[in-house]
Amino acid sequence: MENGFRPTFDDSILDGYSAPKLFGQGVSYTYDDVIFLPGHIHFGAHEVDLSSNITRNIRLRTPLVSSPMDTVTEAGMAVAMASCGGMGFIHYNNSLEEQLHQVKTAKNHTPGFVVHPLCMLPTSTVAELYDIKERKGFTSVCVTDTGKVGGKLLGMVTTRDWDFVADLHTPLSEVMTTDLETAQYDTITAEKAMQLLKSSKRGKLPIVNSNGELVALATRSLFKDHSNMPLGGPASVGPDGRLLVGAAVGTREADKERVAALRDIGNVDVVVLDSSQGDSTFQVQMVQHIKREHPGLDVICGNVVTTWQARRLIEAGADGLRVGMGSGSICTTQEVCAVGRGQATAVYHTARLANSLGVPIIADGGVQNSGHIVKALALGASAVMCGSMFAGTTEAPGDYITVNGARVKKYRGMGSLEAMTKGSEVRYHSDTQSLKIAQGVSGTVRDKGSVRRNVPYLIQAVKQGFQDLGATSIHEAWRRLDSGEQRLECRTGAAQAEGGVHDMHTFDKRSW
Ligand SMILES: NC(=O)C1=CN([C@@H]2O[C@H](COP(=O)(O)OP(=O)(O)OC[C@H]3O[C@@H](n4cnc5c(N)ncnc54)[C@H](O)[C@@H]3O)[C@@H](O)[C@H]2O)C=CC1
Ligand SMILES: O=c1[nH]c(=O)c2[nH+]cn([C@@H]3O[C@H](COP(=O)(O)O)[C@@H](O)[C@H]3O)c2[nH]1
Ligand SMILES: [K+]
Repeated sequence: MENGFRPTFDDSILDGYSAPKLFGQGVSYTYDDVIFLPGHIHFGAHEVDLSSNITRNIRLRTPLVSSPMDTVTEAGMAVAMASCGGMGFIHYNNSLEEQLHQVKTAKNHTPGFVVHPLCMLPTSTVAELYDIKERKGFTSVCVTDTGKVGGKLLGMVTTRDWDFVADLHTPLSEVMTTDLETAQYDTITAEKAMQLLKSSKRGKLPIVNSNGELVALATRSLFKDHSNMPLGGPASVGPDGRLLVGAAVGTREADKERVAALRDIGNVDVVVLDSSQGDSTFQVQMVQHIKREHPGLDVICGNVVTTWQARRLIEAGADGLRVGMGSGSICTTQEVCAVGRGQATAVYHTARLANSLGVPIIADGGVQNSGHIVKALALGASAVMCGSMFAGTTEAPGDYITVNGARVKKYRGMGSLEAMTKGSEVRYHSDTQSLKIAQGVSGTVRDKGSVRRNVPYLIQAVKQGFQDLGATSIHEAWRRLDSGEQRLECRTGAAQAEGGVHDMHTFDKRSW
């Protein structure tokens, strides 16, 4: 060549390593160990398309999903994630009835309305309102004859009804407002509800069915909140026109009944077989059972970190795989059991096999920032599953508490003693296993605000990462990786320190 440039990929003259070379050295790397060398930018970050399939049949605009953990995903989170174009997986550290209720609440949700309207009985007291205000920050409740959504609407209680009531034993029936403006469920839309709230100058609009039973609630403050959120795109919606919702299940006999109920009654869109080590006879038999009994239902298997595990589950019928063992922020599996894999290496190897067989993988656990999401996707993942990233948000289950002056919510591993004691005990304290060993910890994470605000910013940051890589889409990033065009290096500890903030006396690290 005249100019000395050889258009071949020769490791001796090019910067960095190709992915097969970097990941073929017998070293377990995780996201922070690896750095991508930049590519050529020929497009704007806004042109990056991150849409991808998380199973053979389910495609998301936003490749982010929330973990099936009892401090991360119940109906509120599933609705918020789907509203942002991602998806949530309802945990199963609960009874079938409770999980089904969460799935139904999310599936039946009308975007724009309150996910869980707070209801009380007419016999509940003002003292109980003080308790709710303290724990949840709410000052208004709907009063129904059952104390639940679905009961006959009797009245509403807002601050102005009870803030001067001195006797805390006063029942709500004595203070509630009964002269209510309501809307009919079959004719109302979120837009119409907002107009009604504007014109009536009221704060709340209960939505009832023809029997006068409470179905939903629209509030002025929620519409105001949503209009302040960054603009995203369309929500994740299934063929039924409802939000996409996933759920976790186990691999025991009783889980067959759970799957049937979640699918037939809850209309769940996808199930994930939730295990730290998915390469088991239990999981193979379960996925085969589900594919046989519920052929239209996609099944995500896992967790896996090797190609052999992935192969077995794909052959058994998996429509998607969840990848990661011990990488989670609350995980102690690698310490306790000595098995697992660095997450970048696990994603790269499993994705190479699974993608070649048309089965998407979800990189699960260990994500601390948008850069980790870029790395996971560019190394072969079709989506990223996060626990800690979404724990502590407004939509995560549980109440905020103050610890050492910080506003926090609980976050715990599903294999922590605390979570096992609550519900997953049957999985551990089984007939064959009498001593409980924790594979996770429980603790708290800071208040992170709303998922609806964080996800659009996270996605914008990921798009900027893809722009720097020179990849306009996830598939383009994979093509670059496979062809050797994408160069990578392993970072030393000093290089990692250099890549973070250093030499500052004080600084304020706000990402957006
Ligand atoms: N991704 C990760 O690194 C990890 C995740 N976790 C999370 O913790 C939770 C529990 O995970 P695991 O302990 O792996 O749950 P698991 O339900 O897969 O296993 C619990 C125990 O039950 C046994 N078991 C499962 N199906 C059975 C059947 N049909 N008959 C007899 N025994 C059966 C398993 O062999 C194991 O001993 C999950 O939510 C998981 O996601 C826990 C550890 C690591
Ligand atoms: O070793 C573990 N012990 C546990 O108790 C546990 N609970 C959850 N998980 C896994 O961690 C993922 C969430 O990880 P992040 O908080 O890092 O997003 C989740 O999505 C799970 O894969 C556990 N792993
Ligand atoms: K860990």
